[in-house]
Amino acid sequence: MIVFESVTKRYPGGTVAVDHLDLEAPKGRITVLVGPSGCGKTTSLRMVNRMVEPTSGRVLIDGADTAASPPAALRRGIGYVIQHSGLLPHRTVLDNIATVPLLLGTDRRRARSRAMELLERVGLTPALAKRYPAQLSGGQQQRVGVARALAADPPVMLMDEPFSAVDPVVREQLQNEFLRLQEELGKTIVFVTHDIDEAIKLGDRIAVLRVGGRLAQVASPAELLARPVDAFVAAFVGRDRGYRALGFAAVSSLPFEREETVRLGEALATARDRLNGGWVLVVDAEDRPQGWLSEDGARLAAQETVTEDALNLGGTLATEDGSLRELLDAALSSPSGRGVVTDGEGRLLGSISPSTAVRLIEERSSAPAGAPGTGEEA
Ligand SMILES: Nc1ncnc2c1ncn2[C@@H]1O[C@H](COP(=O)(O)OP(=O)(O)OP(=O)(O)O)[C@@H](O)[C@H]1O
Repeated sequence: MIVFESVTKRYPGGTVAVDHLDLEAPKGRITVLVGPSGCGKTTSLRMVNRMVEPTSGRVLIDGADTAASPPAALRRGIGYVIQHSGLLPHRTVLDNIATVPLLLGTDRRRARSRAMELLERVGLTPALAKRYPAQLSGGQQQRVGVARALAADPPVMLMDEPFSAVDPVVREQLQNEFLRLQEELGKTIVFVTHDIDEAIKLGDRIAVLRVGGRLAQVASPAELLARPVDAFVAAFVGRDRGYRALGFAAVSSLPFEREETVRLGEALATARDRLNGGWVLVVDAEDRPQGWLSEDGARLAAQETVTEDALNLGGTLATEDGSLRELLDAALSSPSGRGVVTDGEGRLLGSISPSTAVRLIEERSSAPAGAPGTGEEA
């Protein structure tokens, strides 16, 4: 666990970047620091590995005052990932990843074979190992940055806007892979972002800071959305927080309805017979939904069987143990007006209408406070 104990940083010139910060970042979890530009996020992060020294107060890691460890020794146990990956331009990807183990005296062969493992672990092909950073895309560079920070297997990771410099699609991929990796690795992570959506998606705990480096609120994502402490946090968390909060409300015992289907490859005549409200759901041989076929699609199709190119791919899928947000989104985005619900393996369970989704939401909001899915989870 990382503990900030009344930590203040006043830069020469008098700017108070961080003001009496008290905060705990629990072991094995992701703690996100979020807030507007200049609220002291980066400064707080850098006080953990002593790139910035506190003016007063203490930062403790597992009970030990960081001020008592020489910075070099301290940083051996702390991975650091920054926005523009910070890779060394004249070293290959593999050597970049192996930098810290080599500095720590690991022999070259072992360091490189471990670097190869990490390369794959962060979702990159081994073929990239011999390239130089400039020969990679922004998203690939960020993955290499993460692999490099993991190379010495540090228990603590500090991440400063690591996914901000890439486009939204790549950012989402990186976030998903990061969450998957963290599930395996269980590092103690402090993650800085100015993006509240990213904070909500990644954080186990979120600390919202205000300009002047004062802590406004620390809470789980669900708690932050449900109960912002003041107008500043409410405004920062955003106007559609009610909708976002649905993302934390799990659905139990979904009242989905049976949905008539047709398989890819079956006769179009069969598809036409099964149209319901002008649409029929098309599944593959394992009953996994592939898309919707419309009345027009069935009439105008070039072939006599149901093929993929005739399908409308609109509509997100909800899973039976997913959230109310997922369910509502599936219902609202479906071209047929019926949201598709699948099991964990992606097989069809049935469909649900927007009005049923709304009824479930209403039932939830009238449930007594403290009911499952409404408050801070374990
Ligand atoms: N080396 C420095 N010398 C003087 N002032 C600094 C220094 N570094 C940061 N500051 C000031 O401290 C305050 C907090 O900066 P910090 O970089 O920690 O904020 P931040 O929340 O990470 O901002 P951003 O989201 O814009 O990166 C700002 O007012 C900044 O101008």
